[in-house]
Amino acid sequence: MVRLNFKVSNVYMAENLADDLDQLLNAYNRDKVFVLTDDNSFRYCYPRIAGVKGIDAARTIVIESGDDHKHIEAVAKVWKALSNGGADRKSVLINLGGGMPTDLGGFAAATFKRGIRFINIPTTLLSQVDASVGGKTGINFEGFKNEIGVFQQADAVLVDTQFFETLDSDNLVSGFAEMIKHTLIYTSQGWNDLKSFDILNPDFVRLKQLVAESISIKDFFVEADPREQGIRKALNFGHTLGHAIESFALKAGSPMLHGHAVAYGMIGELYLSVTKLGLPRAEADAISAEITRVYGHFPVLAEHNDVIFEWTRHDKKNEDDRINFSLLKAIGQVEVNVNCSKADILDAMDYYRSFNK
Ligand SMILES: NC(=O)c1ccc[n+]([C@@H]2O[C@H](COP(=O)([O-])OP(=O)(O)OC[C@H]3O[C@@H](n4cnc5c(N)ncnc54)[C@H](O)[C@@H]3O)[C@@H](O)[C@H]2O)c1
Ligand SMILES: O=C(O)C(=O)C[C@@H](O)[C@H](O)[C@H](O)COP(=O)(O)O
Ligand SMILES: [Zn+2]
Repeated sequence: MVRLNFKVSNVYMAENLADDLDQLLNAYNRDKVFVLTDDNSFRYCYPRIAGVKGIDAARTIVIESGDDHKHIEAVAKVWKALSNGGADRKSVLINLGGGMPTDLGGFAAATFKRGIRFINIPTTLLSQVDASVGGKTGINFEGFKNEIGVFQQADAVLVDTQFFETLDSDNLVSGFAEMIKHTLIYTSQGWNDLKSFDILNPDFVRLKQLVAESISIKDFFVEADPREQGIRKALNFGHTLGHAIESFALKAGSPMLHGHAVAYGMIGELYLSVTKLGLPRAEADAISAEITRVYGHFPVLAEHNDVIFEWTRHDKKNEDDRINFSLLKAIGQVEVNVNCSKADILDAMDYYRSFNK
């Protein structure tokens, strides 16, 4: 395995998953190893690590898949399994799956006996480039995304793009949205490269390189500000409206993948970048058209404006009842804590709707 040269996140690109995991676990002063999966990662991904010394089927914890199961009851199931299995401070939890199990498992590990170590083995594109790295752990609560959680870095993150062999196209496309976000906040050249990559018909060799580059961008912001006091908020570009649309869709009974919600949120926030920070309108239009080509359009009617606005009022970046966005001054130049009024936000939703073609 190859260790990426980061200070805060301990990320390895796998060369032979089972051998690499064996090597990682051997280096630990540890006792029991527990593995958390969801239904799908148990079926498709667990067999690839089942034979590793120290991995024992009896200590595998399987939760239901999907973001609607990223809740406190599932955390309680993990805590119970750790407790019944005799986990102690020398135990290690391996979170094997997408961002749902890595967020939830990280939170369960960080809180069990005030914290045991955990290793993330991310199995979706989204979790490899984003969710498994950087230490944000947590669960949804009362419909609000990641409302409960703690910052706790994984002890190690082991990335293997071979997991994409069983991942469906929708989930690849979802993860690609966070890669788009990373390039837009960091580098105009990166955006030029990424927009010519066809995620609907991917070249997996090239994708592996892009994954490593995208993780590096995430790490750049995490390292600068691990607990999101300032510049890390850049990683939330697209998320104020994105999380509002995601929560709205879930409540309306049409749950959507997180990356799709972020893609739609980026369209609205590109518009706010134009009106608040002077991003050229032609650039916002071109990026929004490209996003719409890949992600289609999820309808949010004008009559739902107030509901969307209400969700944005719960965003974690808000302060003193002001709604703060992370927006673009230019492609590759991000500004955080940009305050937007209700009228600004409703205009952004009108712009979002104008892409419903
Ligand atoms: N902590 C962070 O910094 C951060 C960053 C971005 C997103 N997130 C969170 O991550 C979650 C989204 O992550 P996600 O998109 O990975 O979703 P996910 O974990 O729900 O996985 C998506 C689907 O793919 C399945 N799956 C996973 N790996 C597979 C594989 N290799 N083959 C076949 N199926 C597989 C899962 O079972 C699930 O059905 C959201 O909860 C989001 O809020 C967190
Ligand atoms: O790592 C970060 O910081 C991010 O904001 C990454 C986001 O892609 C991710 O969706 C994160 O979970 C959002 O966090 P939240 O604090 O807005 O809940
Ligand atoms: Zn996200």
